[in-house]
Amino acid sequence: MRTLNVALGERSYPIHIGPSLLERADLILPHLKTRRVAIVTNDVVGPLYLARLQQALQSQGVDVASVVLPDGEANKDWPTLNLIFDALLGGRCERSTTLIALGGGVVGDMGGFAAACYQRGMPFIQIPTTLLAQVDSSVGGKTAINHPLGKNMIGAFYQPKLVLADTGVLDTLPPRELAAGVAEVIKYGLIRDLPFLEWLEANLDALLVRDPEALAFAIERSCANKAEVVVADETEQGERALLNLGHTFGHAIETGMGYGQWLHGEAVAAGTMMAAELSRRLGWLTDADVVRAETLFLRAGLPVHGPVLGVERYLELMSHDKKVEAGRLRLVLLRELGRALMWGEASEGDISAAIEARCR
Ligand SMILES: NC(=O)c1ccc[n+]([C@@H]2O[C@H](COP(=O)([O-])OP(=O)(O)OC[C@H]3O[C@@H](n4cnc5c(N)ncnc54)[C@H](O)[C@@H]3O)[C@@H](O)[C@H]2O)c1
Ligand SMILES: O=C(O)C(=O)C[C@@H](O)[C@H](O)[C@H](O)COP(=O)(O)O
Ligand SMILES: [Zn+2]
Repeated sequence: MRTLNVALGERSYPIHIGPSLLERADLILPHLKTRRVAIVTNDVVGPLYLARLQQALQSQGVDVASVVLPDGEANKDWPTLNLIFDALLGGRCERSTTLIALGGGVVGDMGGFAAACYQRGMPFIQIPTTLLAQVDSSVGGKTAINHPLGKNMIGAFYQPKLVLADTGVLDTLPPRELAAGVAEVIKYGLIRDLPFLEWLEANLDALLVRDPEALAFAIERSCANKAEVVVADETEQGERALLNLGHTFGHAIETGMGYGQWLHGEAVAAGTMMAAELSRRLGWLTDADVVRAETLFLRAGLPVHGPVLGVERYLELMSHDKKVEAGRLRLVLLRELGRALMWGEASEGDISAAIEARCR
């Protein structure tokens, strides 16, 4: 097992990464306030893993309630969030009960948001079951639901008490979902970790066939990168926004296509290529740099072009981005491979041209 620490003072928490952690109630117990938990999962992950976690906890005398949500990004919304509150209230959960989110990023984001709101805040634990959730969404405390006008528009910063990433559960993850997680892994290399990007170029095939060592290394390195950024800028006043590479374009794709049509990681891959193309137009990336990024995404089976929504529609959707300040679009771009920056000076013409060049 590998362990990292997210050092946020009294809100610090460990991230444990390794096989067979679902059964490790001993890792969970020290983080419970009382011996009561409410597990939030969905109708895909629940049948696979809920019983294992439930039994491990019950065998240690923990009282376990659970709620099984309908699967999918299209359900990351108010009505589904309310199902969590209904279950918490119906089950007489207390403020001291710990909510455990068992699932991918959708369950983690919604479970975390419910925990932030329920009785104004109950403790919560992330047990991420997708690669994307293990490398990104379970760490850092961004929680949210979507709105028809934009991704993650209603939410809160709310840190978990513990992240338990059982790498064994990735065995059942569909290949398309694994690839979506790889998009966020590549992101860390592009924004701040060139040696990791080089490692990915050498080891991507091992990662895609789920070699346990490659997976554990990629998860640990991704979480280490994310934890460093979160510790430096927990509520995204500055540096944390760099974790948004490709997301302004990507969120426009997800919202514009209808939530769930494009996976988040797929939209991030195509969006990152739009950001790379704009960076090339600004003279920061070379043609060869763009090809390097594109090659990695293509090898992972990820899209490197967005859908044809029309440039005007992209710009309209992007105008809702959370990084917009005083009406000005600010984008995360690449000054070079391994170094991202926030840029608010790109002209609409250049942004439009980059989108156009990367739509198909
Ligand atoms: N909070 C953050 O910092 C952050 C970061 C990145 C992404 N996100 C959010 O995360 C979401 C995407 O997360 P995701 O890619 O995990 O999608 P997801 O949660 O929809 O999971 C993908 C699919 O895999 C299924 N699944 C999960 N674990 C499985 C397993 N072990 N075996 C088989 N199937 C399994 C799910 O039920 C779902 O059908 C988006 O809503 C995105 O906005 C949040
Ligand atoms: O943790 C962050 O900060 C990120 O930006 C991680 C992203 O991968 C993630 O998709 C996040 O939810 C996007 O944030 P948002 O603030 O643009 O919704
Ligand atoms: Zn993301």
